[in-house]
Amino acid sequence: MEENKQLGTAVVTGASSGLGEIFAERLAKRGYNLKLVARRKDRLDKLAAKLQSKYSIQVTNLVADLGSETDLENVVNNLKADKSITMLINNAGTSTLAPITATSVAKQKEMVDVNITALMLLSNTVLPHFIEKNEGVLINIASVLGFYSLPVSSIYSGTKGFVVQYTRGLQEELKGTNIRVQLVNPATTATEIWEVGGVPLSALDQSTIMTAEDCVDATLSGLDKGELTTHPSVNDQKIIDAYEDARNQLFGASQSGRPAERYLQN
Ligand SMILES: NC(=O)C1=CN([C@@H]2O[C@H](COP(=O)(O)OP(=O)(O)OC[C@H]3O[C@@H](n4cnc5c(N)ncnc54)[C@H](OP(=O)(O)O)[C@@H]3O)[C@@H](O)[C@H]2O)C=CC1
Ligand SMILES: N[C@@H](C=O)C(=O)O
Repeated sequence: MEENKQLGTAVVTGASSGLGEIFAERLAKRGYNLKLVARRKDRLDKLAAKLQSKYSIQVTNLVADLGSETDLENVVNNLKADKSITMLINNAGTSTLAPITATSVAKQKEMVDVNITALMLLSNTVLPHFIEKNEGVLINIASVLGFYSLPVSSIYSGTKGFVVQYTRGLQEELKGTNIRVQLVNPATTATEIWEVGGVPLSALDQSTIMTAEDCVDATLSGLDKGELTTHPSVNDQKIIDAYEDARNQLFGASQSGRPAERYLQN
């Protein structure tokens, strides 16, 4: 228990299945107390009971629909009052993979509410406390679809693009502090989100699918190495570096203050 007190409490959203469930297990193993958030109470209760007995940690469940303004406000207020929080993993997410004309307004809003609004408000809730203590860890789960769009992912990719840029902005804001902000861009991983999104995993090229365990372990390895951005399934570091360089170069080149020459002809 002494160790738990030191590590504090890790909040994991979307802990009732997939990556979130594995994050909860791995952090319990490391000795964190946990606060788990999701809608499915039965799953959270089962997981909490298992982790408490296996790792002698404390687990609190917050059953909440992060797409509901009232539930989100309750979670925000709960986290605001909890000074033991040392880590937040914004993992909860939802996806509908379909053209916009085949996506109901309710599903479009749900993606924005859960993937963007909840992630932003929960981050903004814990960060002042982290800043005050000059320590803490924030992990935001984006996606490869945060920097790439498919004909069926306009809205999902848009929400994950927000996560990418918002998280990069926080990294800039918190540069030079002891607060760690990690951006994670998983690719296809075997979880329930694919059924939820309307594309069964069986429809995909099986060689592209990672296990949830591998994805979480790679993410935590990236965290331990001090990475700002983790691409769990990208083997070639040179590709990641070239992408970052190109991004920085393009931004630099945009600051010329005049039209590019190709627009000045004739
Ligand atoms: N699997 C993949 O291929 C990839 C996944 N990701 C991202 O990883 C993250 C985890 O998803 P993954 O594990 O794959 O999928 P799962 O569907 O297994 O898990 C999603 C989790 O989010 C929770 N959640 C969804 N909607 C809400 C809501 N309205 N309120 C509260 N909790 C909610 C679910 O809990 P409950 O239903 O009980 O509320 C569940 O625990 C997501 O952000 C996803 O976008 C990124 C790239 C690839
Ligand atoms: N979660 C997946 C799509 O639904 C992804 O981000 O690739």
